[in-house]
Amino acid sequence: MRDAAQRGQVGTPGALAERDAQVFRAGLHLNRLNSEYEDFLFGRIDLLRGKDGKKGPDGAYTAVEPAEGAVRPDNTADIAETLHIGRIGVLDENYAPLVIDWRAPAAAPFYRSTPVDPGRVVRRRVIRSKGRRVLGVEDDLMRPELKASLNGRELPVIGDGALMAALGQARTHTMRDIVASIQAEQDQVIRAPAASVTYVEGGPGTGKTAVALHRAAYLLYQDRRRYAGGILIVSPTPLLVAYTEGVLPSLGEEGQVAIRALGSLVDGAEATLYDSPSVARVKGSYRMLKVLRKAARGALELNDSPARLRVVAFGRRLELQAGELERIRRTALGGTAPVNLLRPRARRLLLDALWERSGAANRHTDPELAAELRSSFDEDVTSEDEFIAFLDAWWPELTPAAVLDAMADERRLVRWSRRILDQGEARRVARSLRRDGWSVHDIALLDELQAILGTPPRPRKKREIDPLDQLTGLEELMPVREETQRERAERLAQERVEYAHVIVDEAQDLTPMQWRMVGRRGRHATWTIVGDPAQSSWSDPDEAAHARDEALGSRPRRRFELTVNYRNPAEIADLASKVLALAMPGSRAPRAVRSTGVKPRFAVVDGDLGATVRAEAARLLERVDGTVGVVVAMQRRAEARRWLGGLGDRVVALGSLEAKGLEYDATVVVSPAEIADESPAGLRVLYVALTRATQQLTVVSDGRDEPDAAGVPDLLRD
Ligand SMILES: Nc1ncnc2c1ncn2[C@@H]1O[C@H](COP(=O)(O)OP(=O)(O)OP(=O)(O)O)[C@@H](O)[C@H]1O
Repeated sequence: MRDAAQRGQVGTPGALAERDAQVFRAGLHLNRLNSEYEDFLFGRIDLLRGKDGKKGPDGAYTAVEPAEGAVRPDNTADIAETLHIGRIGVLDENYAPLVIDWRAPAAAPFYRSTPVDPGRVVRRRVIRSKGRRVLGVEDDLMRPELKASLNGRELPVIGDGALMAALGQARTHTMRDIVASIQAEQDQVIRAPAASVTYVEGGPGTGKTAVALHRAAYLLYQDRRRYAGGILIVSPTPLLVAYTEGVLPSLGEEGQVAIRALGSLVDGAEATLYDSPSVARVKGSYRMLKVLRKAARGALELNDSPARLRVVAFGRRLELQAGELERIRRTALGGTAPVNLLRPRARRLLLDALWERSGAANRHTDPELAAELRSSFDEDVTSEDEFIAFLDAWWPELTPAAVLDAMADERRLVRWSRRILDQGEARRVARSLRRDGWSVHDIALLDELQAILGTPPRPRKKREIDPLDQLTGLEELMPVREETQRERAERLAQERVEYAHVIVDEAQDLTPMQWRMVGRRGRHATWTIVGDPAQSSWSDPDEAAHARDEALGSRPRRRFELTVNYRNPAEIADLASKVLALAMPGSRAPRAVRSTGVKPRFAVVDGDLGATVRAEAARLLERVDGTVGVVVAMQRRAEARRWLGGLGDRVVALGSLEAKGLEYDATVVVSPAEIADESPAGLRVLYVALTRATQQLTVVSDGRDEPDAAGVPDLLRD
């Protein structure tokens, strides 16, 4: 490569450019190979001879099914092909595949093959390594009945299977990729075509988040030109963003995908607060759309909007009174155009009214002369300082933040929301807007207001001319170049708001207003939506589904269901299913793949709630190697953090809504009844809380949980 880069002459200028491009590409590839990937090579499949001898672009045979006679009548067979699967593809000096990229078609049998439908795969091997050291090997036999040999020797089998090994590992505060053990039903979602909408439902722990992240990596592999920098993953909380952020870099896709929490989707505004369930219910609902439209128009009258306009034109004093101004404002606001873009229209209407008032309209019958007179009248008025100052005060350029601030006034909001919200609702919303900072639900309102208000075009700034440029004559060229660069910057900024593919995680939680916000970012996008209605914390799932359908438009949908719970052992999944039956009668819980033999523990508060929770958390810290999560009702978050002080950073306290999507080796769920009573969706939120543990669960109850003699709270009894 160095030799190629240093060669000064390679024939034509075209060849030189091509050489540069190739050296650049090779450099990128080398960089990726040199970066330390944990588990760079993680898989191997040993395959039977295929039906035909065709090879794909990655150099592997393409046949999915074995050739006739590949398995002999006495159930013996020879391994005809061995493929190694890794994070990125590597070819040998003859362009034969040394390592196949996990996303390449030839790698699909590694994920798709199952004992029920093995295809050509005999043995699937997962290799765990660190740097150059192999730490362990786990084999799965796809055809356990077969005696297969490789180069005349029997194929050895090691370990209990990769999936079980991966699931049993202790958890840290960041998610790991699952590239070595993706299961067949998950692989179907990851490799589904990008077009239109891919819709995935599955219960807790079925790998929806993991699948969504791997799908982003797969789409980048399929069409890098289209998707690099153009994929948005929307996550419900900053905690889940932080938890999942490392997965794509571990797959070699650093910085290509934007993962944003719902509270950080609007540039320049970051949610730091939560609303009470009753306020969240109002702010998230469609009803807010009407309220915001009214508020955006009403906010024009704030800031001591002037009550009359006085100007001097053609030597005469002209005046418009409050009533007239009000009529003009109403006419200007007619229709649904963005409020900030209506200012020129309002200005014209003001000038019309002043012109009328001046009586000059009847001075000329000749239309040309009349038009000339009118234009000099307009010029006269609009150059007057009074007129300019009046317009700025009477039709100010509004920002979304200013309108939300205006809504913080209770009397005003009651007026703007008449017949839409009841007075109690309006008061509570106004009060919540007086706090210092934005809530998650405010962010969607800010985004909606931006659409309602619009951004007026900015006048172009003149570039200062450098005297040196004038001397060299460069000034002739510079403005042109600068202009196109600026336009390009604006276009890029615009494109960044709209994405080519939008992935929505925990989609069941988006409120109607949040769907509108996310929809604006993917108007021309293809979509992947993953969620579980049984975990929805939104009180009106039908309203949210309607908003989702509106955001997606008429795009056709491809539906998938994930049915296996990889997170919870059966003992925990069984307990959680009791709450599922109450929260969503008739819905099916996913099947847990493993069992630990450790039953959930029930502790009853004896006196001090905090002391009991702390003791239970400390007990679990001794029993698991990884993390412990303590889930409490939202209002107890601060208190719970104090309870756990000094126990170290393996343990965290979480509000029920913050637990979404996260997992811990062990969890303490504090007062199921309190969590269930918190909001109309409380039972579904409790279902989320109970399904976070990978090893052990302790439920702490107090009086309101009505525990029985064994400490089992009422909500968790049969
Ligand atoms: N094929 C797999 N191999 C190894 N681990 C897996 C596999 N699929 C899922 N997991 C693990 O199972 C756990 C649950 O996955 P994930 O968080 O993606 O589930 P989810 O469906 O999003 O859950 P929830 O709805 O509760 O948020 C994670 O630890 C994930 O790494």
